[in-house]
Amino acid sequence: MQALLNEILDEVRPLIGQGKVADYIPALASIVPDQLGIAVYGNDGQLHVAGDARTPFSIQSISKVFSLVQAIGHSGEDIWQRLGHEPSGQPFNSLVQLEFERGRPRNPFINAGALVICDINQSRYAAPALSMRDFVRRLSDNPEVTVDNHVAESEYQHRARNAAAAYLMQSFGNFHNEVEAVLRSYFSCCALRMSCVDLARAFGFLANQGFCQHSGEQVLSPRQSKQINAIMATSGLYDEAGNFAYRVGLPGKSGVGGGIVAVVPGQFSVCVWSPELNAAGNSLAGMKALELLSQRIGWSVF
Ligand SMILES: NC(=O)CC[C@H](N)C(=O)O
Repeated sequence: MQALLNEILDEVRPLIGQGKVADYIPALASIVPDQLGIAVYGNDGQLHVAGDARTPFSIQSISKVFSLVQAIGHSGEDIWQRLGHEPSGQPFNSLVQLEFERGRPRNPFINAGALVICDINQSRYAAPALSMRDFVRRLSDNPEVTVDNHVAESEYQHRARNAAAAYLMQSFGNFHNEVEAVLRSYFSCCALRMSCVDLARAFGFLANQGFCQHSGEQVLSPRQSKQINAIMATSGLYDEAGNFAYRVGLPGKSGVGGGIVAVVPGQFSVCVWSPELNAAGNSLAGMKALELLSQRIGWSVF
């Protein structure tokens, strides 16, 4: 595995320079673009890393999985009264479908859906941002995971689109808490800083029937963890979910910080990071690295 990871990073490194780092959040625009890392965390507890696997980065939309896991954990199937689990075929921040579908987001991994999930969590926790931080610290086995307040503030200053989605949902009666407070919670989840190692560990339970082996916690039931993997497989990469299924064939979740996490159920979780994105907002080199990994191990959920 170690040799394979080194080989994959060498193969994808030439792609750096062909993508573009996210700059619609100004605090993300200054990232050094030529960073590249990968970490694989096996169900046997073994960790394999290559490149910049221990450098923390902004997890952005990868946090939507953690928010969903929290919400399913305390509210179970009830959450589906507020949103769907169908792919959207739309960019992550699209508003068009939301108006047509009367304020009910297609799935929890587009921004509108994640905002509804944060609204559900806001009703549940006294300090939602802190509960999230502590949750991911446990899942990643790293008590040093923190929120980058500079990024969170920058997102809040440039919140127009996310605010528009939230207020639109409020107008349809699908938002229960004060919009600005939920936006703050949402941005603080997105602004968590974690490394490939942290994220591979934190997603381990999804490869392991809902059981997190380092914390000894049954985070979700086996059935619920299968359901999260299904939503990642159909909606984890926005309007590129089909392409990701075709090329990689694994449940995955990306973020505009350049991270992508993928799950090989029963075997391992993997996180790859390279900040330059393609037109759909997914890591360019990261996609390629996961494609090579699934090809070389000869395994996909399909
Ligand atoms: N796709 C992403 O990673 C988007 C997350 C980002 N925080 C936003 O709301 O726009």
